[in-house]
Amino acid sequence: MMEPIRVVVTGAAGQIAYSLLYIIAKGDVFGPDQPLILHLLDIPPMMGVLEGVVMELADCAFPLLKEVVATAEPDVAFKDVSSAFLVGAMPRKQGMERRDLLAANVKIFKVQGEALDKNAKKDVKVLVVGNPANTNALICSKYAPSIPKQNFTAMTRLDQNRAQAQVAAKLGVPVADVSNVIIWGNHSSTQFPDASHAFAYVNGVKKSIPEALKDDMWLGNTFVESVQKRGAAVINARKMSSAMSAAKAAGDHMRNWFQGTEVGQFVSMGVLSDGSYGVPKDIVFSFPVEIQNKTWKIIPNLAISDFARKMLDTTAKELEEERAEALEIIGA
Ligand SMILES: NC(=O)C1=CN([C@@H]2O[C@H](COP(=O)(O)OP(=O)(O)OC[C@H]3O[C@@H](n4cnc5c(N)ncnc54)[C@H](O)[C@@H]3O)[C@@H](O)[C@H]2O)C=CC1
Ligand SMILES: O=C([O-])CC(=O)C(=O)O
Repeated sequence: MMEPIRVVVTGAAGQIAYSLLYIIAKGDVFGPDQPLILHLLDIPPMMGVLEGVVMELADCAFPLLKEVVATAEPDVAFKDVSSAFLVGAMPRKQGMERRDLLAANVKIFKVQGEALDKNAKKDVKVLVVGNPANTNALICSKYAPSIPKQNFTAMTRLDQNRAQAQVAAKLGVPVADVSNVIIWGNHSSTQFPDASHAFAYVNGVKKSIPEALKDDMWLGNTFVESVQKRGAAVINARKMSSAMSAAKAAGDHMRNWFQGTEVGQFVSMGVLSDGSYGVPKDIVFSFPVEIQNKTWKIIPNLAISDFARKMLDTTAKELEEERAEALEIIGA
């Protein structure tokens, strides 16, 4: 039997966590043989609700779940964790951009960065889900200097999954037959969903997406805009932001990080820019990556069209502006 690993989920009494905890505890993220100790963090007024979540986790009788620690203390929540899902933050409401959440949320990620630095394993893998996710991840890593910068990532996997689903629907093929759609940049309405390097199996034949679709107008306009605005469309319909799909995406992101990607498969993750593709350094920017031995690597040498260049520059500029705002808010 493998030794249990400690996994923390913040915002554990909230709506994303309600779906995510099930996915993790069932073994879909860390594998069917990996026992787990779940650490659940929320704020003091939510401890009653969290108690109910703890009861339900017990009632699920998950064989892999060895222990649950529910707390409002970051030092307890982050103690010895190998994986951290930072979900706890205010969600946006109808009519807001995710960036409007900076003032409310960025301070949370400073405190949690400090708590990770002090308590977590030094190889902890951190996924920031709380919005604005890219800039929150940047701030979190700044306050955890003893943990390598590569261990902090932001979630754009939901955008990737949305984009993959939309391309599959347009082509009329199963979603699993579409691969390597890329999300570049910010998890915001400036992100660039890019299917120019993606491919699909159509009637058993592997084809590039532009070749299979033969509709560059759709790929450069409707597709880009509908992925950029999908989160807002869900909020308009549900009056609450995406939760089930966000939880699924968080599980996908961490599963690939721990268990690797398939040969030739790209996944998109917000990571600290190293200047690849002419993107400024010191912002958390979503790139296509491949993962082996729990280490991600940006896919190099993809062709960037003039259109793509403009889209990358626009989303990078927004991230630089968010960084300046965030640093001002936390007084750094
Ligand atoms: N990156 C992405 O693709 C997505 C990001 N999100 C973001 O995820 C975040 C969470 O969304 P939901 O679960 O729907 O919100 P929610 O409001 O249902 O739950 C958030 C939970 O976080 C808790 N919380 C607040 N401050 C905290 C702190 N300092 N420490 C620990 N817990 C804290 C709240 O008490 C609440 O229980 C939001 O910021 C939302 O915008 C949502 C969907 C997709
Ligand atoms: O749109 C929102 O505010 C929630 C979110 O990040 C998403 O659904 O992608």
